[in-house]
Amino acid sequence: MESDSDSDCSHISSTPPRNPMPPPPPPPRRPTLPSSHKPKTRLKSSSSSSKSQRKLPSEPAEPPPQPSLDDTSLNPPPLSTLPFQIRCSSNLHRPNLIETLPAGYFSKSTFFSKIQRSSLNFEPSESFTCPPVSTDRAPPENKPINVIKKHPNLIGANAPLPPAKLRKCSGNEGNFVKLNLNHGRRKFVNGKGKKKSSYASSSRGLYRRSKRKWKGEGNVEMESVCDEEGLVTEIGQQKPKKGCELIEEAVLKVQNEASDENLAGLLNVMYGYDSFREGQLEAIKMVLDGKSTMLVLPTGAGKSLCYQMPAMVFSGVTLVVSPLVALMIDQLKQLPPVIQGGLLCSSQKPQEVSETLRLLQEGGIKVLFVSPERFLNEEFLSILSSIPISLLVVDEAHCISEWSHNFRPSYTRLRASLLCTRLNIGCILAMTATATATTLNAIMSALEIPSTNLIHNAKLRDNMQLSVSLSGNRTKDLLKLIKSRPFAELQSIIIYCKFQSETDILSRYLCDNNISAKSYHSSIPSKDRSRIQELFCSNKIRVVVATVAFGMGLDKRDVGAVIHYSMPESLEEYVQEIGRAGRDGRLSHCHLFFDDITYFKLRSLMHSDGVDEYAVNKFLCDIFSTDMKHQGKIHAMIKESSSRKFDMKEEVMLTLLTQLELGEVQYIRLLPQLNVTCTLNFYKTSPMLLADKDIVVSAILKKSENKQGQYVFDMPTVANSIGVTTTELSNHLYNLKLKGEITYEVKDPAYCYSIVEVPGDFCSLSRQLTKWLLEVECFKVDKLDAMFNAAIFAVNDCEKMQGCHGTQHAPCLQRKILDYFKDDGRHDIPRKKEQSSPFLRADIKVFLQGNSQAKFTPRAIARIMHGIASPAYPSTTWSRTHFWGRYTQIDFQVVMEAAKVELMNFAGKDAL
Ligand SMILES: Nc1ncnc2c1ncn2[C@@H]1O[C@H](COP(=O)(O)OP(=O)(O)OP(=O)(O)O)[C@@H](O)[C@H]1O
Repeated sequence: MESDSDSDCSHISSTPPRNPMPPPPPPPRRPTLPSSHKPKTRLKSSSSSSKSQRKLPSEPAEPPPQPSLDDTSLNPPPLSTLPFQIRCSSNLHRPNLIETLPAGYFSKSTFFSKIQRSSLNFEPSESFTCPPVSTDRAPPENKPINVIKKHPNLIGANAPLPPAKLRKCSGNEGNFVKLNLNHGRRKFVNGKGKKKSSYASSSRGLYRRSKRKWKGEGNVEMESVCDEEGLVTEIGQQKPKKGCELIEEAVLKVQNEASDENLAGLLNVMYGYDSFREGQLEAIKMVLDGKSTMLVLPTGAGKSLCYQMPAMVFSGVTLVVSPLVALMIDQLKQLPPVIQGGLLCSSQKPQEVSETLRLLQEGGIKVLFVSPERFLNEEFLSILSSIPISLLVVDEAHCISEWSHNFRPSYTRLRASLLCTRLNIGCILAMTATATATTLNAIMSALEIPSTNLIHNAKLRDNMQLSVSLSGNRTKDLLKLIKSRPFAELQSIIIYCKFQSETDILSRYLCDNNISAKSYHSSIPSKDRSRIQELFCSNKIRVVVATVAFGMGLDKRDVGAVIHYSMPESLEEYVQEIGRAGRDGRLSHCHLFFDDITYFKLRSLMHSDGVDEYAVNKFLCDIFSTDMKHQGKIHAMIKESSSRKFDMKEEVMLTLLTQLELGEVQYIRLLPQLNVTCTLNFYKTSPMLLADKDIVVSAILKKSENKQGQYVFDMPTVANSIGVTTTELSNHLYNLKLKGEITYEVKDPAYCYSIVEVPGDFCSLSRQLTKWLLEVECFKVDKLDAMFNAAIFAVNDCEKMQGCHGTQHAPCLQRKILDYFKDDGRHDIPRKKEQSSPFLRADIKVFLQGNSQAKFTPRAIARIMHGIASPAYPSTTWSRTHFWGRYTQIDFQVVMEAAKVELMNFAGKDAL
């Protein structure tokens, strides 16, 4: 079996045998906001605000590798080489850090007008125009855009006219209105859509004035014009008002009273939208009232706005935790220009990090995006604890739960206990698009969100036509599908595959058939990936053939179709991926191909994270092998070699380490990940002289090996010898490098930790951990089965009573999805796998005889029989055996049992 599937970061977690069925959320607790953080808002009961506290979710998926040290990222472009800088300019005014602002504060301090996102020099990728809703998606030249149909959950249904000040005026001048808040660095485009230049001429002639209507005070329709100075002239009034002044006023009104009317006013001046979408107003009001909130809205429903608006109103900082650097960059780019954003991630240089932290402390950042791994960093935590944080947003909150399809061990760090006590955060907004009831419970329990504070709209958009077919030849069927109506007429299509190799083969095949296509997966260099995404967004490529790595944060509104060439691993992933179609509200088409062979392959892969008790035991012995006097010191576990040694994926090791830290007993404290082996050269000053003045250099000389003039040392060893943290050591080395004293290189990424307590009983701890890991493994298999069952039901059992016809199964699939989110598909009958095979044991026996030189465990043999590579048994070596993947149709546990028996027989024979 191919082993190049892109990780979806969904690996086993270890949050303890904590609670396989997490407890219900605690009783409602009104979070206490420190008075200095809480906005003075009075909530006015609204007639329109929905009080519904529904109960189900739907959500997004996500990708890839971990190139950076403390952030799992989709190999984002190195920040220093990004086409824009993701920090605010340093000459920003200190934003409103105090609760009560003097009247006219904004005007006096010209906070808004002085906002210079000059260093945020990028072209907004987002289009600010929302086309009207149409049920058809014909080529634009053929069809006028008509509003034909509206539905409650229609993304873009309430598509507004672009607002005067903040939105695109039209066509080519698109960006200027947005950028004219970013005084100083405008990028303008000429008539052909090409950039004219930065700081292009300020000649008025270049910019068309945009006209729009909006409701002014007293609901009087007013007309405005905006020009390149960002002025909004209210016709009939004497003095023109700047857009930022309008926003100031709107913010002050909301601070004074968070009524529906005032919030709608702010929405209008900030975004140009006429109305809130379902769930938005309710969420914003809850947050403004200081209530921690769980928000479940479909993909593309506008969740970001639910923290952006409060961020404008709150006096303190809004912290947004996001799982991927690529996603953070995207969200930062999409912040309205009046909000100063910042980002902290591990691919930044130390000076970029300290500059961002400095700005944060000075109040120059209003919304800060961080990765969950940041919370490992003591320096960061202590800085955070000294600044007022009004709101913590947990984006993709399902990553907290090991029962979700996309668990991230580092998200388990985001627990109310840490956030409230250590960082004094009173209000949390958790957001996701897909979460089952179990996952929701886990999130709300971890973040202590009362069950009454759940806003839940799991309904799928009904502008998506869902079709499904069982395919005997997916490649042929795919081409046929793409060449037939309606797909033949669609401009933008995403095709999802499971394996990287599939995306390459398929995109070439489509190109050979005159369909412009590119493949996209996490092994493609990040620069090329960005380019492909750009080309797709600008309609220069019609089809992207991608793994799960494509799409998170993609806000291309006019994707006409999403085709699943490979079945997704869960209904969550399916919902997430089809959610990328039709974000403009127009009819879109989502087709799912499925077949038994792919299903069996995927089912095998669900076991690739599994571990045995003995391996967990070995792992624990290694962690705590250091003697007690090393408690409190920094220890490192090099990822690659340890992964091979324990035959455990790196993510699984991290899961176990996180569990050892955050489980019932804290055995270790995780520290930021690090490249631990350093090779250093001295340049300016001689090493001995430098060592006299520099304690770090002196320690390096003592603890390093001299290899042909180069000093090679272990970072934790040096840090321990002088009692500094590895971050401090890294920063010191970086400074010496800047001064021209040294050059150095680091390698061997490692997990770092210090020991808090050595477990008394290794055996029972490893038993407990293994049992829990096994439960998570089974849960993943169940998720895949639920996906397959839904597809099978549509094709075989749907009675086509409620609108299903031909391959079109939107009604029945929607029902299946909603049921699944309600109860995790527990009523689904698991797919029966063939029980055993008469040849299985005989084949295992032959395999063992043929590989008598190697050591195996039952799991290792079962993996080979299922064609699953593992760190100690890579596919490069083991896929050569003709037993590789031969038994994918036999249940994994059955193969493991057979392997156990044969291994015992084999060992017995050896012993004789
Ligand atoms: N009230 C509104 N009226 C019209 N458009 C809106 C409204 N709220 C948000 N939008 C637009 O909807 C689009 C999607 O918003 P956003 O990216 O916040 O969605 P999301 O829920 O975070 O999606 P995902 O789950 O895929 O990340 C954006 O282009 C945004 O400007």
